[in-house]
Amino acid sequence: MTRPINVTILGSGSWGTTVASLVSGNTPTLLWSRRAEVAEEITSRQTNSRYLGDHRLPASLAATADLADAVARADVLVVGVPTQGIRETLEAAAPHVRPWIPVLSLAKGLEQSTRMRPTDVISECLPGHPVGLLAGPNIAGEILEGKAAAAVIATPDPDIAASLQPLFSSVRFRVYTNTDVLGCELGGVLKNIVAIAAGMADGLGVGVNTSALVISRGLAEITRLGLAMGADPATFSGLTGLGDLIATCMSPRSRNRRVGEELAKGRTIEEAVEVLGQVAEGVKTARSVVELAHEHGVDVPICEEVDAVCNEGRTALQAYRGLVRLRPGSEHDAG
Ligand SMILES: NC(=O)C1=CN([C@@H]2O[C@H](COP(=O)(O)OP(=O)(O)OC[C@H]3O[C@@H](n4cnc5c(N)ncnc54)[C@H](O)[C@@H]3O)[C@@H](O)[C@H]2O)C=CC1
Ligand SMILES: O=C(CO)COP(=O)(O)O
Repeated sequence: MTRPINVTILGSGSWGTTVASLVSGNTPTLLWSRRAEVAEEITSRQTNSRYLGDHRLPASLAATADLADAVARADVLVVGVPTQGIRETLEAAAPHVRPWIPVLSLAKGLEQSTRMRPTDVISECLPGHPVGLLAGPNIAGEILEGKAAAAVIATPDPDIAASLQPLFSSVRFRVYTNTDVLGCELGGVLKNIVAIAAGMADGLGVGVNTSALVISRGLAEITRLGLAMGADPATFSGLTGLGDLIATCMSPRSRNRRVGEELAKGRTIEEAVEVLGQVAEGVKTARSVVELAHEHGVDVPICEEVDAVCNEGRTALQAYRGLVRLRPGSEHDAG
């Protein structure tokens, strides 16, 4: 008999814990938390009250604060810490990771200091490992409640994605595969910035037509930058592109959208992030995306307005007026 595959998930926030819950229904799963009291609460009381309220986690899910032990047991490693914490976490973990196990990212941001995507940071910290990601329209709270959803595992080697598929799948969580890691990752990164814009717009009381404008022109920006960087255009109409963009722009639970709503109430970006108390990757990623877009000669007016709000003190109303003033050209061109 072959032994089961051990999966370790790093990061016990809302998404890391949710993915760990899903995987624990299929195979032995260990969740690493940097806080010992969180690991203790998950193991002994089956709750993660800071991030998931009183939701009952599966009794089969074990947690630990011992990073070296957590990664040493892993046949598959899942990185669920926010983007800005990936390098620090993996540098500490690297000496204990077993050779050539696959590593999947859950993160949807760019590293601020390098503008690197999470999968590239992982490859730099863990050279030689097959690296991919799990992404899609996956608001953690809905998945915990058992509402149906779908995601994509993207790895360059389709056989690796196919071998990981059953570990993450359940009756209500359908997992597809894709080999376009760049496109799948960029979709998840960029939709967070558009969701801040969508939250600002809705917070200012715009109509559904305006929200649809933000989403569809946001998708045009994501697709333009993705194509310039070498992604497959078909990816952006799929789950990790349009799918995740719709979910994040529309869900009242989206942290990025909520940041936008708070900004529209007149809060500063610091206040909006403080009120949220959880990570909203778009806030720290907007500047990097704008810089990347300029480097590739790509026009990203929505991302530019969000960057100005996050980093230059522009208000939600000023950003809205800035976008309304844009002079439209052909729908398939810039702007
Ligand atoms: N929550 C969601 O619905 C989804 C989130 N994601 C992505 O998953 C990633 C993680 O997000 P969440 O779990 O939602 O965040 P969260 O804000 O709920 O939790 C973040 C967790 O990471 C830990 N952490 C923060 N900095 C750290 C560091 N430097 N080293 C180690 N641990 C650190 C925190 O203690 C906390 O446990 C993000 O990139 C997010 O965009 C992706 C899909 C869905
Ligand atoms: O990535 C997500 C949904 O797919 C979660 O979005 P937020 O980080 O905005 O909550």
